[in-house]
Amino acid sequence: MSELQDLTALIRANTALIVIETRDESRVIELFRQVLMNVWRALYRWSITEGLRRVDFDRDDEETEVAPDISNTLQSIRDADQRGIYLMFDAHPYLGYASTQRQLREIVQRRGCQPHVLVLIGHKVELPPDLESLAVRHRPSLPDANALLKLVREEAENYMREHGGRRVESDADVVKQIVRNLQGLDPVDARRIARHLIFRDGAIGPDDLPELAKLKFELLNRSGHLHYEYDSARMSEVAGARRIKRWIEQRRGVFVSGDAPPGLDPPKGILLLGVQGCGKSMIAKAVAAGFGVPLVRLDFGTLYDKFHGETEKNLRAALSSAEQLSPAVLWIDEIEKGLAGDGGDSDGGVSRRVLGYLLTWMAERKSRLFLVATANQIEALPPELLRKGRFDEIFFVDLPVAEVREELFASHLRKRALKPEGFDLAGLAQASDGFSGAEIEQAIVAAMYAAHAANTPLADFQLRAELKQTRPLSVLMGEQVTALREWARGRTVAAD
Ligand SMILES: Nc1ncnc2c1ncn2[C@@H]1O[C@H](COP(=O)(O)OP(=O)(O)OP(=O)(O)O)[C@@H](O)[C@H]1O
Repeated sequence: MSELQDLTALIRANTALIVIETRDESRVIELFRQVLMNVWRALYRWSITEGLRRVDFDRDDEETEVAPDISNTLQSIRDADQRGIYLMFDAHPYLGYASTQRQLREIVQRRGCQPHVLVLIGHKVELPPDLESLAVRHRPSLPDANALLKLVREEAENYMREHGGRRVESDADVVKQIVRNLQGLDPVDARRIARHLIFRDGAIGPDDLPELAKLKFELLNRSGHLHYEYDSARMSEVAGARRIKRWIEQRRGVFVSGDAPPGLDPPKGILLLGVQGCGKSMIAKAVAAGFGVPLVRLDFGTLYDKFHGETEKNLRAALSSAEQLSPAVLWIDEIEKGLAGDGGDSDGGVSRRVLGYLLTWMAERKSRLFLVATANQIEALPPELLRKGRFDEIFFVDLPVAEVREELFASHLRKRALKPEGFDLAGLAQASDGFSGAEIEQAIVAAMYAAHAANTPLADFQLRAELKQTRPLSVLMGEQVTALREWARGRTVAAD
């Protein structure tokens, strides 16, 4: 059913209270004017600044005699004989008083005669519970690709008009991607973003895509539980992890295009399990960069709320914001922290309900959101999460082998403008057995400081001295690391 048919059906069914969450006020008025072609009613709009005005299509904003305050307005609506549709813009903040609620309820439940229709419109309309139960929420339809393209073109024309006829340089592929990324936004927000992208430099080019991702994130992360990861990494910078790299590369085309070949499902997500400091976070960043989409991180820890039901509500809000950002990569860091492994009721069942919601969401979601979950501790991970089919694959990111440690030395030296050829990489790799990538990086940094303090160029012996002084985590927490590796064998796929 079209939106117009939907609204017409609601009015014909004598629905007396409708809620519409939108910022596009002029579109709502236009829609209701069209509804009047099917069902005749007087149409009014009200706002605290302008009061009540009649706005039927044959009249142009005719002022009424009623004082603009909500109580007078509701009184006059209640007493009006002629059936009307009343579009009430931003009225909900005034509905906190018991007397106003009563007035509104009397209009909605008007006995003995045909009811008026009250339509509460605002960006976010929250109603007291008894009014909510009387209301029908209508979701305005969002602009489709054609409407969005039209809107981008209009803003390009506006730019031209306001800049003495200067044309907007545009890259057709980028325009397509912009249109795809604006989907899911209401027309007011979509236009505001398109206008910003065009007006900031008079062009539509590849540098608009990260800006668009950032603006969309700021707009949609209303729950505040998601973090936009500005930091990026390239797969080529990750030492080792060859299987993950191949796995991602093979699925990149399908994810980017959104079209899975017959018989295949689009890639949905991976779990990276492994020893701390071996590059799991880096891989999450590199997956997003490789797919060419933004990376948003969800910290499970911040979702927890002591009030009943609030944690699940927070998770639902965060996942729904993340879906609206799609195509994107959603990184759930330290997923084990939000999910108790025993599945018991020690926390009032919160983690069990969170797990249940997360599993259902993972199974049912249709959006182009690729999930990368990372975890360090398996004891805390509930077995249901690890069952086949939950993630496309579970990778184990182990401590780097000698060959990968050489790669790590080379790439981190290069990153600091040092030439790897000047170092005994094989010897350093041997001396760093049991070190994680993060620990190798730290050893390089510490050795560089030692060299700087001694006023000498960095040399092998300084690196070796740092390695010797460091007790890596694999030694400090030897038992846990061994247990993790044993557990991973046979249950996960080695990342390298
Ligand atoms: N495989 C790797 N290749 C290149 N650099 C690495 C690698 N592993 C670790 N590093 C370096 O160590 C830093 C920390 O690693 P990262 O945060 O990705 O590890 P992690 O496995 O996510 O650790 P944690 O579980 O503690 O969050 C990285 O930013 C990177 O500089």
